[in-house]
Amino acid sequence: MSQLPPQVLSPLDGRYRAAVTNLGEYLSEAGLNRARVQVEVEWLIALTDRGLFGSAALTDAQKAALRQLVTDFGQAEIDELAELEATTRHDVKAVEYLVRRRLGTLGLDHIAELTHFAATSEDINNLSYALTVSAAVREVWLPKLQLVIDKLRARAEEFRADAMLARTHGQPATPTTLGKELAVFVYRLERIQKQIEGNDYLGKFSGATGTFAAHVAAEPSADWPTISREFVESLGLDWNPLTTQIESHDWQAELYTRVSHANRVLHNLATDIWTYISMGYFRQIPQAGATGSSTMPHKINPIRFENAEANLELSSAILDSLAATLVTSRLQRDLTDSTTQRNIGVGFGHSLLALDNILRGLGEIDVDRTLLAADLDSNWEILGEAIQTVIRAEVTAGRSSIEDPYALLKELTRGKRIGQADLVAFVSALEIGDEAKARLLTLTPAGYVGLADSLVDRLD
Ligand SMILES: O=C(O)C[C@H](Nc1ncnc2c1ncn2[C@@H]1O[C@H](COP(=O)(O)O)[C@@H](O)[C@H]1O)C(=O)O
Repeated sequence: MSQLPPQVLSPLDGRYRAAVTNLGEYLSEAGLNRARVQVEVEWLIALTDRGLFGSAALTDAQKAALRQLVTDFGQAEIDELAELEATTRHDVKAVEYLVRRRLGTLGLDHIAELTHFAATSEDINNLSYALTVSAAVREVWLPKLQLVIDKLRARAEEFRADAMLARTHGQPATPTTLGKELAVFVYRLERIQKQIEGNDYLGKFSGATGTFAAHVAAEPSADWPTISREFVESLGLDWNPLTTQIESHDWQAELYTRVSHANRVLHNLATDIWTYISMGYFRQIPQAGATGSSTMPHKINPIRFENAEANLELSSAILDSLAATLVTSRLQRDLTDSTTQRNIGVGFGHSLLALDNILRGLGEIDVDRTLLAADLDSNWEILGEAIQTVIRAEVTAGRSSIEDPYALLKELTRGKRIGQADLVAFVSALEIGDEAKARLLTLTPAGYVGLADSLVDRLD
């Protein structure tokens, strides 16, 4: 058998790389290790700034040089960490050794023993994940969601007055407008977007079992909880004061549940648009040079929405699993979260890819107004609801004595095809007030959309 050259296993790192590359900046292993270096360096600065253990505060130049380790983190550090970890078999210890080596280069050997001081690996890891996940959400995933919402809102405005037969249960029903149906998704997505924007990013920094035991042993007089809080908050995170060895990951469960919820709303959008395309309400705009079917030359397939549908399912499967499993850790810690959290980027990556496809797909469709109008015009029986409701109002107002208007319209329309002429004749013969009758006689399926158009303004 021939040997293939080494290939990545995940399509996110293969054919979809371009769509998700910005996430890799934060949610890759390199992104995690860069954040670990950042936390180790900032802890060194926090300890020396406080003059703990007789240390002198670092000069601005020394601090800048230390922080440069984070901004310069690149292939050399990635390779060196791999080499160090091959010996330590401990990823966080490898980061500590890397920082210690750099302290030597910078002439800061005298504070080497303050590297990773009183810290357990999770102190470094939990802050690193909070930093990288919050950056990925704020810098990459939310901006892409915003682009989708903006595009969807623009299309909702564009189609706000385009009457469309609704299909509750897949059956002809009271019409709506295409724009109002898209606006519903904008409204739903914006609610979840706000929840995600407001998500907490908690961090703990309290040692091997969350008790500050090593800290107190080394310096009983220091106010370690306050130092810990100030340190966590200096990184832009929320302090978690009470944990086991690990940050409890509840903020992660909340975040992944919300993103998974957004995925499901987007999935609903993708399958609805797919259905509108299949009914001909949306035409797909041919893309120059693109092929639909390899054998049926006439076809344009809705591949953007199909790709999105599948990737949203994959994303939710991963994020749901993360949310479900990360919240438990036996006793004071088990290490299951370590390998699990390495898949956060995979969960977000499939969602980001789906957002990218939905965004493109929304730009490649146009409404077919002729078909929308023809569909409405061949379903006059849907006006049965309007007629029976008007009669009931007339009866209540004392202008009609028709008995059981609902039954009357049911008899006329249920399971039947009724045309305009039938309805006009029926309404003309009704014993109701003149104004109500005139109103009903001008009603058409396309005009029976209530306030659908103006409801789009509710988005503002
Ligand atoms: O500060 C500590 O390390 C305390 C220690 N708990 C640990 N906390 C965090 N990381 C640890 C821990 N133990 C191992 N490792 C290292 O985690 C890595 C796990 O690798 P993988 O399963 O691939 O994600 C892999 O690199 C492991 O070496 C404890 O004994 O409580």
